[in-house]
Amino acid sequence: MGTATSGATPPEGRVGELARGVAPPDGAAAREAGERHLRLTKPPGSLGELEALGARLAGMAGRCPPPVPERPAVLVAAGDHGVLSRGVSPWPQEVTAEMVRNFCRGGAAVNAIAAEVGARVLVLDAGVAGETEPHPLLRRARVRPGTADLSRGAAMGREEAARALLAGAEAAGALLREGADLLVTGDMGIGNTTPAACLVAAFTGRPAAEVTGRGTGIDDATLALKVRVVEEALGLHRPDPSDPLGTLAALGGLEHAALAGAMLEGAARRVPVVLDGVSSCAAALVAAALSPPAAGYMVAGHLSAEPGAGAALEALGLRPLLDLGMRLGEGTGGLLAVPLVRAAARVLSEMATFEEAGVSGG
Ligand SMILES: Cc1cc2ncn([C@H]3O[C@H](COP(=O)(O)O)[C@@H](O)[C@H]3O)c2cc1C
Ligand SMILES: O=C(O)c1cccnc1
Repeated sequence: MGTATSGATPPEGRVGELARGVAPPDGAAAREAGERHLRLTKPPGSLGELEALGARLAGMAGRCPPPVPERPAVLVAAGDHGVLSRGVSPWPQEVTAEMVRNFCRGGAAVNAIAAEVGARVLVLDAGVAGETEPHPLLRRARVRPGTADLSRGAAMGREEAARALLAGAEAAGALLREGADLLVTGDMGIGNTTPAACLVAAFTGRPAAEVTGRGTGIDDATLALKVRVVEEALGLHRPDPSDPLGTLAALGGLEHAALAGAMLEGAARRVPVVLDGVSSCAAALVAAALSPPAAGYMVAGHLSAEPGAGAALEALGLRPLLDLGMRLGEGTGGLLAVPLVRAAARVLSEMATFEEAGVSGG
């Protein structure tokens, strides 16, 4: 269980071990939660989506009532993207490293929202092009200084994709060892909504135009170019979704790889993983392709305005908890869903049954 760290096994083999370490959620515990919900002092079904979430949490934990997550953590994986040279984002590459510094100093949106929900922040440099400086909030595991341009060749090598994935799993494993009981995934990487769109198109089979969006807020002409770039990349690589690592290497980003690894690690340890925006959702498709039961541990925190996010969540069979028109990433939308996850678990452990409360009619 947990991170596959057997030294002699090559990275791709360790990814396979990690993926095989994910057991499906416990159906009996989930059913028990569904039955318990009927005995709690409320009309049946009146807590709506919270009831389904509570049952899912029981299945993930393998017990009913499920534990209430007390120590959430957000992992913000960062990487840069060669495809930025095609003009798919108006922001310069330097912003990725600059924002990593901002995360470490506590000045970003993710820091403010993490503080609000009481979450620990850990930043992972999975492949930032610029220099990142050592900091207690930063793990430096740069596999390469940004990807190559995915519209002209593979974004990265297969082994690099595996190593970035394992770096994410190791970062998540460290968080869990240090007490985290709920993981939120976040991303930082200028240009990363382009590889995210490529991954979503590759794994869902949807056309580029349906899953490519405005990212940080591009104009119509740039959006048309971005759709063309995604189409070109799909035409060049002809990705095979039954080869998730190959698809990731051809079209993804180092932060997407790392987040997929973090998701597998969380799932292997039966911990809920709350997804954020389009990059998290794209990484979730990779994780679920590597290990279908891993989707059972994912919670869709919110619906990003970026269209690829909704397409990915639909393919994963996940309904987002929030829809606030957010499109930032960093883990912000996922973090906002943490109180809902806690409430879904707490209801199952703290509400009285009709019998206990002496309320009639249950
Ligand atoms: C200052 C700043 C902070 C951010 N925090 C997250 N993103 C988000 O925007 C980027 C993706 O959008 P695109 O593909 O259009 O470049 C990623 O870095 C993502 O995390 C940011 C973007 C900027 C500019
Ligand atoms: O969905 C997201 O998280 C997102 C959307 C646009 C830009 N950056 C991130």
